[in-house]
Formats: sequence, structure tokens, C-alpha cells
Amino acid sequence: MGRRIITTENLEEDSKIENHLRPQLLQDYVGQEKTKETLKIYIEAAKARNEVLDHVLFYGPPGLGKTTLAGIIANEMQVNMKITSGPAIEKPGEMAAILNNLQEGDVLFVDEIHRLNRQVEEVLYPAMEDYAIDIMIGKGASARSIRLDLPKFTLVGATTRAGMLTAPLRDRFGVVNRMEYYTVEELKTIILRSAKVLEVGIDDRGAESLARRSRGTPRLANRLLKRVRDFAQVRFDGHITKEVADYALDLLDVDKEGLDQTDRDLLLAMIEKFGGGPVGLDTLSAALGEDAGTIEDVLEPYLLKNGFIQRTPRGRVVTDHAYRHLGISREKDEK
Ligand SMILES: Nc1ncnc2c1ncn2[C@@H]1O[C@H](COP(=O)(O)OP(=O)(O)OP(=O)(O)O)[C@@H](O)[C@H]1O
Ligand SMILES: [Mg+2]
Repeated sequence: MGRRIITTENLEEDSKIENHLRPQLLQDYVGQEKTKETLKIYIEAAKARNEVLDHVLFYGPPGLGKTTLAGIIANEMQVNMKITSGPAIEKPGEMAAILNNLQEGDVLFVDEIHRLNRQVEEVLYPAMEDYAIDIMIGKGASARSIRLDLPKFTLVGATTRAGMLTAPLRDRFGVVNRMEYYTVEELKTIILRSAKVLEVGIDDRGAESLARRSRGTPRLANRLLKRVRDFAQVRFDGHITKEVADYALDLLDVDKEGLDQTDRDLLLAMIEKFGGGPVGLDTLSAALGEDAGTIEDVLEPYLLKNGFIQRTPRGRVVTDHAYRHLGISREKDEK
């Protein structure tokens, strides 16, 4: 896949502004009302009882604010956060060392937690359940395991692929939250807040236009804001109006429903090569030369949510809405 501006993955250019734009407290975090409400209650209860917070899992598409929420939990609990990720830890001993170095109450954030390997994951079981790790001493017949107590801590896990978590791991999270796409209103609020932080002038309709094209995703909203700011500075008077936003986003190839060329290519392939479907994920993956997991977790959720495609038992189908959006008429007799 070529570099797409609309990609929800974390790009190098994002990390520069992301930390700057991340809300630090629950009250500044826009949207995800259900998740926020639950967390608020658990955090208050844990603090009142002077206990550590139960382990928390966030799952959902990239860029919806999982990492941000992990940081907020640590801030609200007034503890430190250690950050690691599934693919970064190769050996059980590395995980044991990380756990052993935590302070009482700390948040351990494990990003991409579905990518932990089996042995490393097994270290987490007693750690999460009993705040302990089992260490093997000696070899052969004289080998025995001793149990080492750990400080009490909160594991916050994030994954884009909840389906790939093993049951024993998933079951050890007391709080499981699904991240939802944001509404245009919520994105607008985020954009206006980010614009203030970045000291960019933007009016209400400019923010709304950006919000509509942000694929329900705060990371994209911030990225588009940054790109459009450049256009506003170079081609206009620096202020982002609807006219400026639309002009820039058209040039950037992000359409009115937030689809970019990659989304349209996916829909077009389904229409042109498979008569609009049904087509299976693997077939589609082969036809597009795109990883099936990426199609399923990154491209499809937004298209499904907004009614461009549907899942049926026989595979994916392109909807009438998508045909209309692309300006293609459906050839009924082909099916
Ligand atoms: N609710 C929110 N309110 C304001 N800004 C937000 C919110 N959620 C996310 N953001 C912004 O979006 C950016 C991306 O969020 P974050 O890194 O938390 O996403 P993520 O879900 O962890 O993504 P990934 O799955 O790629 O790790 C952050 O810079 C943050 O500023
Ligand atoms: Mg993240």
C-alpha cells in the first residue's frame, strides 16, 4: 500500500504532534462516553479504597485513543506509566524483569498485546491474577519453581485485534472496553481544541468539514488539521475556513465521506473484479496484494460502519450506497 494520508496507523509525522495534543485527564477526553463513564467509576472506587485499579483492556481500530486513555488512567491514578508492546518483548525473562521493576500501583501499558508470544504471555497470568511470577530454579529432576511477589500494578492492554487474544489472557482483564468511531460533532470538538493548542485559526465550518472527512478517527483529524494548516498558510491567509479545508482535502484526495484512494480502490476492485461481491477476505486480499489482517482491521471497519460494504455469510458485498458514492451504476443482470 502506498503512503496514504488517511492511514490510521501511527506515522512518524504524527508522533511529533501527538504527545502535544493528547488530553491528560478524563475530563478533557472527548467522546467514548461509555468507556469514560466506566473508567471514572472504577478509578474513583479504587482511589477511595486505596487499591490499585483492575486490569484494563482497550480494543478497536487504530487512532481512536487507546494509548491516550492509558496515559489518562495513570494520570488520574497519580501513578507512573511504563510502556511496552507485544512485539518488543521476546523472552519470558524480559517480561519478568519489567514486572519486577514496577512500583506499587504503576500502570504497565502493553500496546499490541495480541502479539505477545506464548511463553511471554504465560508470565502475565500469575502476574495479573496474584501479582506474582513463577521462576524456575535448577535443571532436570531437581528443577523447581519458586514464586516471587510483585508490587501490585495495573496492566493496561491495547489491541486492534481482540479476536486474536487468547481466552486466558482476555479473562484476566477486569475491565474490557471497545473503542468506537467518533461522531462528526466529537471530532469537531477535538479539532477545535487541537487548533487552539497548535495556534491555528479555524472557523466552525472549517472544523466541521475536516471532521466529516476524518473517518471517525481523532488521529486523522489531527493529521488533516496539520496538513490543511500548511495549505492555509501558503495559499491563503493562514485561517482555515470551509473553503480552504475543502480545497486542501480535495488536493489530498480525501473525499467528502472521508474515503481516500485506497478505500476507493478496495471498493472498485470488489465491483470490477467480483461484480460487487460476495467476495471472501482471502480472495480480496490476493486480488489487492494487501494483507488480510490490514483489510479486516484497518480498511473495512470504517467502510462497514458507514454502509459502503456489508458482511454476509458468503463474503463481503458492495452496497448501493457505495455504488452511488462512486458514481457507478449497478449492473443487476450480472449477479
Ligand atoms: N478522545 C480524544 N480526544 C482528543 N484527542 C484524542 C482523543 N483520542 C485520541 N486523540 C488524539 O488522537 C491521537 C491518536 O490517539 P492514540 O495514539 O491514543 O490512538 P491509539 O488508539 O492508541 O492508536 P493505535 O492503535 O495506532 O496505537 C492522539 O494524538 C490524541 O491526541
Ligand atoms: Mg496506541
